[in-house]
Amino acid sequence: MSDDAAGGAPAAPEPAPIVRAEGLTKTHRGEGAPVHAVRGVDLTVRPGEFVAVTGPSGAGKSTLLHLIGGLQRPDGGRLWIGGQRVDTFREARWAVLRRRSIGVVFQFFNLVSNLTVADNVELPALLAGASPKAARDSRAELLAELGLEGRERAMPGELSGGEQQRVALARALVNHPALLLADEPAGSLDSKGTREVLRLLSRFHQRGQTIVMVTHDARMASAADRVISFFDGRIADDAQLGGGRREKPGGVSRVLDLKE
Ligand SMILES: Nc1ncnc2c1ncn2[C@@H]1O[C@H](COP(=O)(O)OP(=O)(O)OP(=O)(O)O)[C@@H](O)[C@H]1O
Repeated sequence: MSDDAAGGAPAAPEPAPIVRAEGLTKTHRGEGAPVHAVRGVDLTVRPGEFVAVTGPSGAGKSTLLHLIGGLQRPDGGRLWIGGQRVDTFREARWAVLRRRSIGVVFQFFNLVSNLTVADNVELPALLAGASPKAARDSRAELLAELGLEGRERAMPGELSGGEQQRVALARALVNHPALLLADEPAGSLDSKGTREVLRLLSRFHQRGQTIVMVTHDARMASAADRVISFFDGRIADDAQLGGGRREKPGGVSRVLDLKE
């Protein structure tokens, strides 16, 4: 009997997962023997989750993250972002999707070295169609939030590693992406920088940001609410770290609103 027939309120529909992968496969084919980096991965990430992907070097963690962000193409399997099938997308459609809905931070920040901090953060907003004023306002808000007020006119090379990673975070978050992907975001930082990145990721997560983070660092992983152990291209373990799933309306509606 349904809830309705029983007289109770109908169950709320499950929000679409932010990420859903089925049988995702990627083999790198270079000079030598092919490397089966991702071997048939099934994965669902729900709105508001903070998922850490850990595992030994070469396990395929970064490749998996790159597939989810459309930075590499799978050879097989299917992938949905916010309910939309994306593994068939060509680069131009991926670029639009990433701009609007997926923020990415890398170990080595990847800031544009000849643009100021302010321009690095505003650029993705402008590319996504924000007005110059809206881009400036979002940039100012984020830089203040990330403790970078007063550094707007600095060039990336004048900043510490920790500061550069905070600018990279601001750039990744400026379009309020439904999904934040982070590949070893503290991998090149000292312990102070690591703590800072961890604190900021946790804060954004508390506000509903969905995050998938690749990390070697057990302390980083322990900030997540779900830890996936990746081994030899497959998910070896998938553990919830208590606290359950968190859902915040912003993340859900944003991802369901994906339009091109
Ligand atoms: N572009 C590429 N061409 C060829 N082989 C690749 C390429 N990218 C990754 N690989 C290989 O695929 C395997 C998985 O690499 P990947 O970087 O995804 O692993 P990882 O778990 O993230 O490792 P690490 O923690 O060391 O970064 C490794 O054997 C790696 O050498």
